[in-house]
Amino acid sequence: MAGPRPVVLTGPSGAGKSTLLKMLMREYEGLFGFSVSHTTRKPRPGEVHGKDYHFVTLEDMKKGVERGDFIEHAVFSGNMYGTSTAAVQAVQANNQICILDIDMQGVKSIKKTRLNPIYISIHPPSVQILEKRLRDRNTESEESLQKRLNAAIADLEISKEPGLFDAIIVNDDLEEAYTKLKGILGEEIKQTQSNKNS
Ligand SMILES: Nc1ncnc2c1ncn2[C@@H]1O[C@H](COP(=O)(O)OP(=O)(O)OP(=O)(O)O)[C@@H](O)[C@H]1O
Ligand SMILES: Nc1nc2c(ncn2[C@@H]2O[C@H](COP(=O)(O)O)[C@@H](O)[C@H]2O)c(=O)[nH]1
Repeated sequence: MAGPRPVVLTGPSGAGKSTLLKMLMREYEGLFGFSVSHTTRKPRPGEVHGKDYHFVTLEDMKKGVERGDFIEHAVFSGNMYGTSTAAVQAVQANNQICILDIDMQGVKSIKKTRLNPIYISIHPPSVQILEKRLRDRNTESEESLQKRLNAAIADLEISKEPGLFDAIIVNDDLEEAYTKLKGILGEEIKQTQSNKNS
């Protein structure tokens, strides 16, 4: 796939991936494009079909997987999620930096492809703070929250694997985390800006 190098943002649910990627997309309008994943989970209030996710039935998701529509897919907290080839191509066709917000299973799958993204993991300062952020976000049932915390503990352990990520950012102070993220992506941002202007 041609175009600027994509960026994979991963990390526990509630670590702040969406918050940070929305900041990037706001500051660098038109430079980044979000890879809109498919999911079988129900939309949250305010989420828009086709913008935040393609919200689909389990049956349709499974059909898509069978057709080979997805470059990766995973079950997370009882729902299916997946990145379609079309979602990434739609961003790359605009010469934008494609941002994928995916879980650790997705990272492992993407590593087996030729996508060659920059891998960044966003970590919470602690599991206790993560739990508080997830509870305060008020989007999860108690069951979903516990599944997400269990996945977080396992994924934070896996994150210790040397070389898995290009960078790990601890999202304690949001502005500091954002500054670090921009620093890591600085070269890619500069290159894409100059290509757009030439
Ligand atoms: N540095 C921070 N300090 C305090 N609260 C934060 C910080 N970063 C994000 N938050 C808040 O924590 C909550 C979780 O953030 P966000 O939804 O961005 O996480 P996420 O990693 O995208 O989660 P998910 O994987 O479930 O989509 C949100 O309510 C957000 O406003
Ligand atoms: N492997 C994939 N993981 C994905 C994808 N889209 C989102 N996600 C991850 O799922 C969890 C939960 O997301 P939420 O929106 O229900 O809170 C989170 O870690 C996302 O990063 C995907 O296409 N593939």
